[in-house]
Amino acid sequence: MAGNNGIRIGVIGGSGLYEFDNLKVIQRSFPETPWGYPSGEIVIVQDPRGFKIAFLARHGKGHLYNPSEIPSRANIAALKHIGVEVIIAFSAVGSLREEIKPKDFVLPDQIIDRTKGIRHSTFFENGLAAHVSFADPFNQTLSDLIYRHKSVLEKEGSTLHQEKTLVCIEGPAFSTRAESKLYRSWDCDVVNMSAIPEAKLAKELEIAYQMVCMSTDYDCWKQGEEDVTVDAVMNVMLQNSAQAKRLLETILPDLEQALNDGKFESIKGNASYSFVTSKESRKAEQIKKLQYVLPGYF
Ligand SMILES: CSC[C@H]1O[C@H](OP(=O)(O)O)[C@H](O)[C@@H]1O
Ligand SMILES: Nc1ncnc2[nH]cnc12
Repeated sequence: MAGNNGIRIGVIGGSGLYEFDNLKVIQRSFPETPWGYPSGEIVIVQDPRGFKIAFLARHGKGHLYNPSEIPSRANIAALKHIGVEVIIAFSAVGSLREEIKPKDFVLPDQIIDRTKGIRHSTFFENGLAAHVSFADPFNQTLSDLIYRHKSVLEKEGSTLHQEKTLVCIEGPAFSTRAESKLYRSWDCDVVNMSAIPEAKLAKELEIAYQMVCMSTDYDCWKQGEEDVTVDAVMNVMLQNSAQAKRLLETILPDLEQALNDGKFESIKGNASYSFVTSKESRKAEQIKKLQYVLPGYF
């Protein structure tokens, strides 16, 4: 499977969202990329109108990987290689705001990176230096498109919040109470462990990327609430995953139309302006790897 298969939409499922069983499975693959194997199989599903979506479970089947161990470069590279232009990435998050209640959904527009530099977070290294803009880590067109369908969630009693700030911690332990309060003082609204490096890598490969966060707990800042536990997260996710699937099904026709109307074309070519290494200094081995994800650039 490589490019031009008509698979333009990728969906990444997070904790508690390991498959999209409401759509018909038409193909499965486990491709080796120049950055190794993805977290699990890439499952191609088809919606009732015949539109194909590539689904990947971030933590693998059976939740194999801790956030720091996720092979994010292979995940994003594999999706890009088969032609994906847009990624909707689901994530279970802790809420740092009273008004973001468990079971609410959030479309963040900013990230504060509190990971510890131990995750591979770039495709550009080893003889090819490049710096993409990360001022806006998420895609506004995609966020607005999803937000237009907020009534699907409201019908079930959940609110969809937009323009919020996500703090991504290293984990795997949850935050201390002092950290949780610090993030609130920094105006962060939600916390997870998986936005970085996924969002950065998608940006490097010119993929329109939006995280759809599902609030599962109040972390540990809120008096009178239980401190977050895996049990609490998974319990809420069990109830929320049907909502996530419904939201995805609802936005698909609009998303297909937006792709056909060229609404995501403006980000194409962005990476080419970010290279700093002169053409003659670029290492052949690195160029070969990058041709897998950015064909036609070198
Ligand atoms: C299972 S609790 C912590 C775990 O949940 C979130 O995962 P994901 O973003 O993949 O839904 C969070 O980022 C942590 O990895
Ligand atoms: N409180 C929390 N902190 C980090 N990641 C989370 N995922 C779900 N809840 C979380």
